[in-house]
Amino acid sequence: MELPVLLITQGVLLPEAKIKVPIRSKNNLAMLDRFILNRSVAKTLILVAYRTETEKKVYDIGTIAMIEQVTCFTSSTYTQYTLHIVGVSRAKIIDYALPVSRVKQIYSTGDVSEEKEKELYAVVSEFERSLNREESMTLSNALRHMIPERHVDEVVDVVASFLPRVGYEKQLEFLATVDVPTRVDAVIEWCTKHLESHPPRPTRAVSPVGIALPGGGVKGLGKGMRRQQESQNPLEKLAAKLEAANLPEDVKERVFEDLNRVKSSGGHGQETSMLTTYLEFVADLPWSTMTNDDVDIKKARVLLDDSHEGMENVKKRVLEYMAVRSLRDDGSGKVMAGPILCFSGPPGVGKTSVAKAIAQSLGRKFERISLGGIRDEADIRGHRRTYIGAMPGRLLQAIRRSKTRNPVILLDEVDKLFAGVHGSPSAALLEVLDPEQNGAFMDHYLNLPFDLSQVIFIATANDLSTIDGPLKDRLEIIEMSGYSTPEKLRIAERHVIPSQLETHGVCPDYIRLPDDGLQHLVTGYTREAGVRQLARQIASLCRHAALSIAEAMNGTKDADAMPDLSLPIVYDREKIDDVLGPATFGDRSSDMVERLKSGFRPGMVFGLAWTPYGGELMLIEGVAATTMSDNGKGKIVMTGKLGDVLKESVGVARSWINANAERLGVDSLLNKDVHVHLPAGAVGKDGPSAGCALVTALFSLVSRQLVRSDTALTGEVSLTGLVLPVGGIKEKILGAHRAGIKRILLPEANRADANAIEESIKSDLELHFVRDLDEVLLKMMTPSSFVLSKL
Ligand SMILES: Nc1ncnc2c1ncn2[C@@H]1O[C@H](COP(=O)(O)OP(=O)(O)OP(=O)(O)O)[C@@H](O)[C@H]1O
Repeated sequence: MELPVLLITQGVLLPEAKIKVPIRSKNNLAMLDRFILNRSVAKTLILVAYRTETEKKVYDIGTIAMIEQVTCFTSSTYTQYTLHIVGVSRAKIIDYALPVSRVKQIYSTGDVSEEKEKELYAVVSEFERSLNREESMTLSNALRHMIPERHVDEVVDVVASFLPRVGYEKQLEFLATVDVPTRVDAVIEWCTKHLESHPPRPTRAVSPVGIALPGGGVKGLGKGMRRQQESQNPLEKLAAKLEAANLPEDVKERVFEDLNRVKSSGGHGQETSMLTTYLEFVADLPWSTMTNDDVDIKKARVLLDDSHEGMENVKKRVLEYMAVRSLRDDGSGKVMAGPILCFSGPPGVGKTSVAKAIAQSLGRKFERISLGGIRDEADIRGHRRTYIGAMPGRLLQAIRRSKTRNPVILLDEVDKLFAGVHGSPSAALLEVLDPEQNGAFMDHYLNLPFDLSQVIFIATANDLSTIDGPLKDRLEIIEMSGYSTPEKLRIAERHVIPSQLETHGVCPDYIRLPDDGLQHLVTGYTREAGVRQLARQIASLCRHAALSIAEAMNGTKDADAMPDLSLPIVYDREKIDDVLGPATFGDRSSDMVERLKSGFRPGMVFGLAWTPYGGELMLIEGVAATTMSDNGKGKIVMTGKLGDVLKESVGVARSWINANAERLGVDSLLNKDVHVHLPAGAVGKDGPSAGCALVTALFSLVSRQLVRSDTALTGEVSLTGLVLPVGGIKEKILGAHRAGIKRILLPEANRADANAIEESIKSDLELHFVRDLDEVLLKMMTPSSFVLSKL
C-alpha cells in the first residue's frame, strides 16, 4: 500500500501505542498540508518512518499509524500543529519516497510458552507499579483488553513503548523484531533493569493490569488473589457507581442498556473501551447533587465590602440580584431562572473576583469556562461519540469538576466567541442560557438530557460591541469601569498588597511600602485600567523581599538574628527603581504628551478613544499636500486602520468645514487634498466619537493655527455642527488623566456621566462641556489664534 510519510528522528511508535508528534520539519509540514489539513482525518493511515541521526538514512522498518486528532496552537508569531497518532502495525518500507512511500504490513510470528507468559505478566505487574500514578493508569488502560485475550505480542509492544530510556537504536531494533518470543525476552530484560532503579509501590495485590481476568485469568495466580480480582471487577465497580449516581429514571434505563452491552462483550475491544470511558463520565456527573443556597444578604454585603474596594454600583446591583433570587426560592431547591449578569469592563477590574464572591456568599461551587477564541460548537456542546477522541463539551466538564448540579459558572469573555466552520458556538451558548431549554441540555457526547436549570451563569466581556445580538439580549450588562490612580492606591493597600504578602509567605512586619513608593509603582510601572500589572509588580517586590529575608536568615529560623538585613525592608522610590529597574512610564505624564508639547503643528489634536482595555489618548494628525494645496480636488486620504464609521466622520467634518469656511474666514477644503492619519496604525479604530476632534484637526489645518496641546476632546458631531453624546466617558477621562492631560472637552449631554467620576480625580481636571462646534473651536484653539474673533 502507499501511505503519506511522517518522518521522525526520535522516539519510536510501536503498534497499539499512542504518541503526539509536533510537526516542525519542512517535509512533515508539506505532508500535513497536502494530506491532512482541511480533510476529515479520522482513521487516516500514515507511515511513520525513522531516520537515524548518525547515519542520516531512513530505517527500512516503519510503523503504520492512524491519525486520531490534529491540534493546532497559534500565537502571534507562529503556528504549531501536533499530530496525535496511534500505532497500527509494523511495516516494511519497500519503496521509500516523499511524500508517499510504498509499504507492506508485517506480522508477528512465533509462540510464547506459558511459563514465559507468566514471567512476563509478573514482571509487567511490578513494572506498572513502579511508574507514577498517571503513567501507570495509562498503561493499565492500554493493556486492559489485551491480557485476557492473551495478545502477548501487543502487550510487549505497549510495555516497550513505556520504556523510552532504552534508547532510540534499541527501540528501532525492537520494532524490527517480528519474532514474539525475542520481543518478550527483551521486554522482560528491560523491565527488570528499570525495576533495579525504580522499585514498585508496595500496595495493591491485583492483576498485572489492574483488572479482573475472565475464564481463569492468568494461570498460576492463587485462588485468593483471583477472588480479590473478582471483588475489584471494574465493571461491577462501574455498575455500583452508576447506581449511586442517582440517575433520573429515563436516563437510567438507557445507561444500563449500555452497561449491559459492555458486560456482554466481556469488557474488551476498542468500542467497549470507549463505551466504558463514556459510562465512567456518566457516573461522574452530579445528576442529583446540589448545594443548598445560603442567602444571607447581610453576610453577602459584608463579604463583598471586605473583598472589593469601591465599585458601589456593582455591589448594589449584585446584592439586588441575590435578594431577588432569595425571594424566588420557595425552599423546594428549585429557583426560577433570573437574569444572566454580564460584567463588562477592561481587564483586571475585578469581574472574575466579584463573580467568585457571589458564589461564595451563596455557598455554591465556582467554575470558570474561558470562551476566548472558541470557534467550534463542539467546544460548548461536545463531540458525538462516533468521533475518535470525542469529548464532552466544556459546560459538562465544568459541571463534573464542580461535583454539583447548581454551581456558579463564569462564562469568561463571551465577547470573544467566533463562528467558525463547525457551527456557531454562540448559538449553542444561547441554548445553554435559555431557561426554556436548559432543563434538558443535550451535550453531543453525553447524548442524554442534563438539567442545567439550577446553574447560575455569569458572563464577562471586555467589548460589548462584539457580542452577538441575540446573546446580548439575554444578558443583563453591568458595566465595570477602570480605576483612577487614587482608587488603585486604595485597592493596592487594602487588598492587593495583603493578598500578595500572604501568597508569597512574607510577614507584613518585614516589608513597608510607603505612600510615595506605591504611587511611584502605580504611575511609573503600570499603565492600565485595572490592577493586573500592579498586582504583578507588587508580587515582584514580595519575591524580592522573600529572597532577601531567606538569604539573610541563611538557615536560622530566627528573623531577629539577621545581621545583614534591617527590617522592615522599605520600598521607597529609590529602592523600587533598584529592584524593578528604571520606571517604564514617566510619572503622571505620558511619553506622548511630553514629546509633543513643543512639537504640536497645525492639524494635530488629541482625541480620546475607548478600547476594551480602557480609555486611551489618541493623536489625530492632518496635513494638506502643500504643493497642490490649492489645485487639488478636495480629496481626503485616511490612514491608521480606520473603520467605516470613523471614515464617515471625516466626511462629516469636511462638509462642516466647507459649509462654514466663509463665515469663519478660513480656506475651504474644496480644492485642497488632505491626508488624515491616526497613528498606532496596528490598532483598529472606529466609532463616531472622534467627530469633534476631526473637525478641530481640519479647522487647524485650514486656519494654519495651533490647537491646544494640553487638551483632549471627544464627541460626535452632526452636519449642522451640534455636539452629540458618546459612550465610555469614564474610561476616556481616566485614560486622559493617566496620560497627564488636565483639560478635557466633553459633550454637554454627557455631563451626568462625567459627574459620576470621583471627586479626587475631578478636582485634578478642568472639564468643559460643549454644545456645538463653535464652542469646541473656541475652547480648542490656542488663545493667540486670530480667527477666534470670528467665532
Ligand atoms: N475593587 C477591587 N477591590 C479589590 N480587589 C480588586 C478590585 N478590583 C480588582 N481587584 C483584584 O484584582 C485582581 C484582578 O481581578 P480579576 O481577575 O477579577 O479581573 P477581571 O476583571 O476578571 O480581569 P479579566 O477580564 O482579565 O479576567 C484580583 O485579584 C481582584 O481581586
